[in-house]
Amino acid sequence: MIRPFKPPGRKAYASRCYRKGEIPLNSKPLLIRQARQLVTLKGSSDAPLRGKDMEALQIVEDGSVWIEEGIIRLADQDEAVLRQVGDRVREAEVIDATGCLVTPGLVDPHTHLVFAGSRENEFEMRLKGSTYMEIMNAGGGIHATTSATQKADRDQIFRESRKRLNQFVTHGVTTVEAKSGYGLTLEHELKQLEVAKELDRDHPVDVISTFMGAHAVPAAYKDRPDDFVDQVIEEMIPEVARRKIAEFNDVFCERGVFTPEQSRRILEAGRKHGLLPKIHADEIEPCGGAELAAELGAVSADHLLQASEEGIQRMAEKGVVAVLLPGTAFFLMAESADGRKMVDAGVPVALSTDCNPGSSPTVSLPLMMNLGCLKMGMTPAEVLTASTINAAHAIRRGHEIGSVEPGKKADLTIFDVSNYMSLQYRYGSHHVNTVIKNGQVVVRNGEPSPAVTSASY
Ligand SMILES: N=CN[C@@H](CCC(=O)O)C(=O)O
Ligand SMILES: [Zn+2]
Repeated sequence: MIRPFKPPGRKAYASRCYRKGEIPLNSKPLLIRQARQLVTLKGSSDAPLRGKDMEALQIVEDGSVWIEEGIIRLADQDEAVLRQVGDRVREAEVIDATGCLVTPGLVDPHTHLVFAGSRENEFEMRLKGSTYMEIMNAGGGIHATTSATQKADRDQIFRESRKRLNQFVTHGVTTVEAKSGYGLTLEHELKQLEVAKELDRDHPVDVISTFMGAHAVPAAYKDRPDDFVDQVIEEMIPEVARRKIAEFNDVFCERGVFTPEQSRRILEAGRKHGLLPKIHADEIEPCGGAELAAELGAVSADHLLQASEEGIQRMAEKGVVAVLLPGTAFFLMAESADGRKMVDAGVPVALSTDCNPGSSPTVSLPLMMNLGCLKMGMTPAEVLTASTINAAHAIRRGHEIGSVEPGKKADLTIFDVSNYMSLQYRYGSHHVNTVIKNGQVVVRNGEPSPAVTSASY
């Protein structure tokens, strides 16, 4: 039975033991003990790591973490933690991490989480020779998902998207960014963003919202795209900002979609309204997207398969995070972005799934790390940095997540491997054993807990 969508704030948590951000009154401290390797990445909260520093994982052997009220209080060698905790150890729930790898909870800084439907038919078309852009220009691609998402009610979109969020957390992900962009009208863009907000409230995983009204030019505006750009600027951005329903503003800057000039207008308009710029840049063809990101001081430029040398250099100078999406290149059967070159050039690099129904229908950030090594020449240490602290900086959350340090949110992932290199070496397998979000165990023995599986609806 489909239950009606309830707007935020009402009864939504009746079936949950706690609201997001609230700690149950009887909550015990949590002690994770004796990890073979505890990857802390400490000291990286102020700025993303670059160049050689991307390999500085700050590993503690025989590491333990003491958590109270959802916050990391101590992260050190087991002996040192036990000494400081003293008799209080008896109060704690203890998780034995002997032989395991403990990392910061993984962060996915680029997803199109909220949508309805799927596009496996297009996958088959591409396998038979059609290209991604041909399908889109013929009315499929982003347009097909827009039409499915416009037709779907909030409840359906919520349920489909929540399932994906459950899969994300079982893959070790504790925070995701989520873009709109399958609405393409004010009404339907707001619908997507409201569902994202509701998912954030309802689900243990944090969902950080990005407005992406400029994801495609709707068919009705095919011959007058500037009119649509005006609509995004004059109608959508001010209302999205007024409702405080997104933090970032993104645009698909690509030949046949939005030009660099249109993208600049949209991103500058967003900034005037407090929405921080992000950009889908140089994905299919080089078009100066990386240069534009640097010029605007964007928080991140994403994709970058075709970024120019000059663009990479300028991004390094401005500290724009490159969010690389190796799954998209893999799924579109294209050459990956040159992650190695970007790291060596001093660009702070992050990794993401780009989870979406067309170019990357996956939720596996661990697989993206594998591809980061195998297809982009990054090292196991670099891909871990790229999926934790640098990913956190790509969504302006470096101060609260992405490393294991006292004072940060207790978001951690425990992998059933003994060291960080093994996580990449044993590629394509599921190694997540336990996930802790805000100090609560949300995945145990690889299985999601009731807080994850029991939707409030
Ligand atoms: N390139 C633009 N947007 C998405 C794909 C969206 C879709 O195909 O539905 C991306 O980041 O790959
Ligand atoms: Zn995208």
